[in-house]
Amino acid sequence: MCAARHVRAGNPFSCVSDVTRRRPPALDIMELTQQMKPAVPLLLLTLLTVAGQSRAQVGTSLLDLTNSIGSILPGLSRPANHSRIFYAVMFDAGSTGTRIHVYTFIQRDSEELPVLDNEMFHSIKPGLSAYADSPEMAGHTVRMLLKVAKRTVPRLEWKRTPVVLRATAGLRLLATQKARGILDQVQHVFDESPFLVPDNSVTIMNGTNEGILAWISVNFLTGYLNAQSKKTVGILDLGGGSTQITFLPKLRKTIESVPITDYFARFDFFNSTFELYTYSYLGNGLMAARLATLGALGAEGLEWRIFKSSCLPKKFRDEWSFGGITYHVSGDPEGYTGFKLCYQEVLKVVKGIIHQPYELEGSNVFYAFSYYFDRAVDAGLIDGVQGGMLQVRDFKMRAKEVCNKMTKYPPISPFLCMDMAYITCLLKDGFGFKESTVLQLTKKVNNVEASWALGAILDHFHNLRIH
Ligand SMILES: Nc1ccn([C@@H]2O[C@H](COP(=O)(O)OP(=O)(O)O)[C@@H](O)[C@H]2O)c(=O)n1
Repeated sequence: MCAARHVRAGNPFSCVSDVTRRRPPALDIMELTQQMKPAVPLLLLTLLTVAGQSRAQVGTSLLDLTNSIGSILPGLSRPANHSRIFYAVMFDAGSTGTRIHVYTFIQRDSEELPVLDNEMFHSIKPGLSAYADSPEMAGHTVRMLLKVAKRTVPRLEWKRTPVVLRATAGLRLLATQKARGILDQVQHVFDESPFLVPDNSVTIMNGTNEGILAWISVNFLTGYLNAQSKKTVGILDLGGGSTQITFLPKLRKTIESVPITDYFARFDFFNSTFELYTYSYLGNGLMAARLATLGALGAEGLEWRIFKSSCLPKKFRDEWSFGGITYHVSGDPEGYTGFKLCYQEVLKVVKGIIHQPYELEGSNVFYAFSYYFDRAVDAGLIDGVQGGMLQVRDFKMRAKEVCNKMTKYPPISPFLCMDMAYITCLLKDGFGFKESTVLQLTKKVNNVEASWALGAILDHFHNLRIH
């Protein structure tokens, strides 16, 4: 029987009522979360500038963007105060959930610059990859979320409002045919919707773009992409299936010391070209790492098997699902548990896989979000609304505490020891952060989700030519 406590603990994966493989999970309306952002106008296009640009250059860039938006959205609405409002809808089809971001932009009259007025955000679990064998359910998920767009965007604007969906690790990890089936269903739902459906509106995004676009979102929202700022921040994104690291290197040696050129990406951003260190590790997201730690990766056809780990409480035994597959998992009743043993297990998922950039320390500040944030909240390290600063050693200390006192934690979250140990290992032995490195744990910046979605909409309106 599905344990409600797991749902309350924010862990939908440990809660499945039967063992049927690839049974399409029911769409749980209660999982639909809504976050209406207060209309605190955010400087949007005023921030769309880069370090070193003059104000004159900035003006030109902004006009460029305004023109390109105007060409996509002809005849924007014009309220009484002569402001023009326009909307854009971005779907994030992640491995653990599907989210809709409805952005409202304001283009003030003549000289004034457009601003991002607010973001409407909803999410539904599970992710679309759970519907590999019932793609019509993927279409249904998107149809449900589109209702949010219909409620947010005035009817008269629907046909001018672009809808775009980008899928990440969940669909990347699926067989091509299955992923295609899901994308086709989504495309069908878009096509029959009243919104503007641009070319390539439904695609799987590559990992490089995921990292770059998240970097753009966070640096844009924090104001670091404005003309005065000489500084940028790095991003650490821990998804369910993949994890991304992206930052602007300052030392030539960082560029020279990578094994292959895939670790760098260039893009144009309003008259400047940025070259970032970026990499997406498919299979190193938190849920995929759980699978690998349990030895359950590629366990197709082994549904009868019980996957054990010393990272789980000894007496724990349950079913756990990821990507539409349900696994039997348990602690090791005869064996030992504890931080040291668990760390050895998670180290295997990281060792020899994650590249350590030459330059990580120094002036690079990193914003860490998604599961870094969620699990830090679950572990009581930060406040779920405020977020906060943590040292890498804070993850390690809490991992030790959780793993060595498992009887205290299992009712709340049986995977907390494994997750905290993995996050510690990924940061320390993976990327090579020092224990004293301070990370900024963030869910939202200026009330907008810290995610690649905003960067992706900017890319949609103004091709950043990421390569
Ligand atoms: N807008 C978003 C998107 C994802 N997330 C978090 O990101 C984590 C998983 O990301 P994901 O399902 O997109 O995973 P990937 O497909 O990127 O690997 C979960 O902890 C989500 O709650 C978030 O907090 N806000």
